[in-house]
Amino acid sequence: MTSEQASHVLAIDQGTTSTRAMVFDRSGRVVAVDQREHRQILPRAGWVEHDATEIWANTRAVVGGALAAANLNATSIVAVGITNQRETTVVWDRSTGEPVHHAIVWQDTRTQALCDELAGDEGPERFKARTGLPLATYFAGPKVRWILDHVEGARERADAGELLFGTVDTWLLWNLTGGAEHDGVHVTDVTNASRTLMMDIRTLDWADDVVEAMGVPRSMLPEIRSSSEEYGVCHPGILIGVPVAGILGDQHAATFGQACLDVGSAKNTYGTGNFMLLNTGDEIIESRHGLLTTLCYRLGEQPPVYALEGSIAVTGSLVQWLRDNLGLIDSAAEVERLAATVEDNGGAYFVPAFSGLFAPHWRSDARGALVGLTRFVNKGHIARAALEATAFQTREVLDAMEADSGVRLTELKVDGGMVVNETLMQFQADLLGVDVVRPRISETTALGAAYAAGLAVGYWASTDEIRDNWAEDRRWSPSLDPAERERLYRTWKKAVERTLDWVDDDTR
Ligand SMILES: Nc1ncnc2c1ncn2[C@@H]1O[C@H](COP(=O)(O)OP(=O)(O)O)[C@@H](O)[C@H]1O
Ligand SMILES: O=P(O)(O)OC[C@H](O)CO
Repeated sequence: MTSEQASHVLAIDQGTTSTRAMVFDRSGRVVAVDQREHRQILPRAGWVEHDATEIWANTRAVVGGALAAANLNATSIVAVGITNQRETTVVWDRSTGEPVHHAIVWQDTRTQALCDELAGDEGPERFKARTGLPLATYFAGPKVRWILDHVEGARERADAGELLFGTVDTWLLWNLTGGAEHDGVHVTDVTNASRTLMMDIRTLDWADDVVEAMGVPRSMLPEIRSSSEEYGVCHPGILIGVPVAGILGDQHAATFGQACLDVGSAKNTYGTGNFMLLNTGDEIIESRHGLLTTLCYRLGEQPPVYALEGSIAVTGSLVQWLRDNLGLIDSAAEVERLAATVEDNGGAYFVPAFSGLFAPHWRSDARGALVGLTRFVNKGHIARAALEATAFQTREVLDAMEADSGVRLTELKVDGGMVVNETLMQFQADLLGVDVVRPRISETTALGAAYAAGLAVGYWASTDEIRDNWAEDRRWSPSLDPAERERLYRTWKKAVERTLDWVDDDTR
């Protein structure tokens, strides 16, 4: 198939709450989309699982739906790109394709004791210089180990070479390229591998000693490749014959889709959680302020591009929590109307440390708190405090990023489900003291994966086309008095202090 015959690129965006398939044309425009939510399985406090089989079924369904909506078939698709929720861990049997356990999701905190044990005397930074990451429940390695330790017979089957591990990209690629029946391709890309706590960020290969310490057999691990190359061809089903040619973890894909291709450019994605990535080029910056060192992307044989990342576990999911757990609003969009019923937060601060605190704190002993309450506070203030929590957490991450990199951001590119919220975006600009800029094509995650795939097969000639396709939609500029901005931020920091040291033997 050549790019003359084929006219479009398809991206699969497998996220925490849903799976989307999107068809793009050469200008980066979304031609068609289909989306399906999957079950959030919450067996007990702190545990979050997905059914990987359901995710694969949803992927097939949305690919079919998007192609039908675009009135296209496989012969019109030049390449497929995959982008995915990162860290979420699947272990399956290579001869049946059956997962041995539900996928353990990135938000899941069940591996806390294991992480403490692995940290030992050296502490949570034990593998940081090698992998770029602190030992934390967030990452995939400890999740694999948990499955091997807790699923009956899994350790023996893994040692016998019967089980495979993959993050969701690998699970989907293996199934798309033939699965158990046709020897699916068992590969991941550098960005996803950089979230396992098992990849050496310099050699871009598995760090044997770390893998061994993690207690994971090497035979389970996928081969690590670049983010943009032909990994294999779709075997059975509706995409038959189409090459899968791009893989990027979702936050890396959004960075690429936002055309953050120059050193010092950054984006912040506002979804279930928030993830800010700063392109640091060929420089591997070891954070001293609570950020992660990660791969930004690697295009084929070109040198890898690195990034600093600030990951925040709970932002948009706090809005969902107001809706689903408190019934305060009927839809996520309603939070803005409710917040607009008050002038400010009324003194209330909401620190959503539901999974502990991620960047820049990395405190698994923290739990959520709503502080500053008086009889004056009403539900409007709580809605406002919930929105402000996203902006305050982002300020913490931006401060850390500037301190680590020496880069002073002059504007921040934003994307994700929350950036339709004007109140939040204005407050964000106020609190950061820099412009916040939203692109015209807001589906940057899927777009980034499409670009990676399209570049590999020559559909797009170079990254210059990515730059040319990026266009500004809306800009928010700071208008808050700087003294007031700092007062609010100081108070937020006080609220964060109140959430620490909560988990102990009495509250575990
Ligand atoms: N108008 C809104 N105001 C605030 N938050 C919103 C709004 N609309 C959606 N959200 C939040 O955005 C998140 C969904 O964003 P999305 O980028 O689709 O997430 P993900 O890719 O993580 O599944 C949800 O957590 C939802 O609560
Ligand atoms: O699926 P999202 O958009 O919530 O992203 C999840 C992140 O990749 C977790 O690291």
